[in-house]
Amino acid sequence: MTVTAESLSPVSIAGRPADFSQQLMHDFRMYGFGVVTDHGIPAATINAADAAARRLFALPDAVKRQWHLPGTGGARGYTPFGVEAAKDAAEVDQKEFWHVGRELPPGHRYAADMPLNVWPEVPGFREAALGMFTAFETAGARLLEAIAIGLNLPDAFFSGPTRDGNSVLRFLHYPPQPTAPNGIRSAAHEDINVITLLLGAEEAGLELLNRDGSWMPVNPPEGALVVNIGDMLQRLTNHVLPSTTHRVANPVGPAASRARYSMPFFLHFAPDYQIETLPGCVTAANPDRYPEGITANAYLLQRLREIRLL
Ligand SMILES: O=C(O)CCC(=O)C(=O)O
Ligand SMILES: [Fe+2]
Repeated sequence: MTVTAESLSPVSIAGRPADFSQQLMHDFRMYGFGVVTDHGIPAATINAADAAARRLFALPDAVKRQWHLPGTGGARGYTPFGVEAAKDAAEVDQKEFWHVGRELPPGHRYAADMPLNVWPEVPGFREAALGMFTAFETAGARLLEAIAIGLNLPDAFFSGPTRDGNSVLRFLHYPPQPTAPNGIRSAAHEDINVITLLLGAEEAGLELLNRDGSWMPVNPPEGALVVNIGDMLQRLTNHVLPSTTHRVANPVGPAASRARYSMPFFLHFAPDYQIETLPGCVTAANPDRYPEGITANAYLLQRLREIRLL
């Protein structure tokens, strides 16, 4: 298997979205991924969330399993080792995780599609997780503005479709696997959502599948955000922005004896948003691949079945 030496150059998003849009869009079009610095998420927010996640995963298995809700698609609370498998994968992934969703006011019209959060008995967890959720949303809105500009759409194009969206914050823990260097922590997959914002990926292992079939390490600098395009945005853009296959490989060397803790934020559309190909993404060379629209919620349920979460 080939691994290329290329890697993504970090893009600063300190300025106005119109200023960083072009550079970011280049990487999104080419790789489906971008590495972002100056993302504005406070270090204190990240550290509090990271510490809360570590306290949670350090609890005994039997304690964590009381917050596992089988049959709910793992949408909230705890998912133990051995449940999630990538689409069509034979093996389950070597990971446990916890999902936090949006807190909706009682009686909200999306309540049926967005279950209530479950909270573990870990002091400060709820505050830390919700602080992280909000910070990811703010950064995500800036990124989506840059994407809208890059697609020649109005700057605020995504703000309506993602308002009260079904986004999920995932805390992930992969235990050390010192005897399985080059093994797989998370099998090759694509993300289902609009865009994913990932923190905590500095530890080696995250790789994306290049167009030439080689695996390319993502290697973000300390504190940088990894951003990737999900299936919903790929579908909306008629594959102009690709949802790139990625995986987490078990690192070799000393890192194989370390655990990995990462935090992806899966930014979603509102459940009733109708995903219909953007006319500006259809050309003679790239005809409309999805003449039928689908709601974000119907699409999500279809994909969750494929990854065995439903
Ligand atoms: O752990 C990581 O760095 C990436 C995880 C990932 O790709 C996912 O959960 O979808
Ligand atoms: Fe992923």
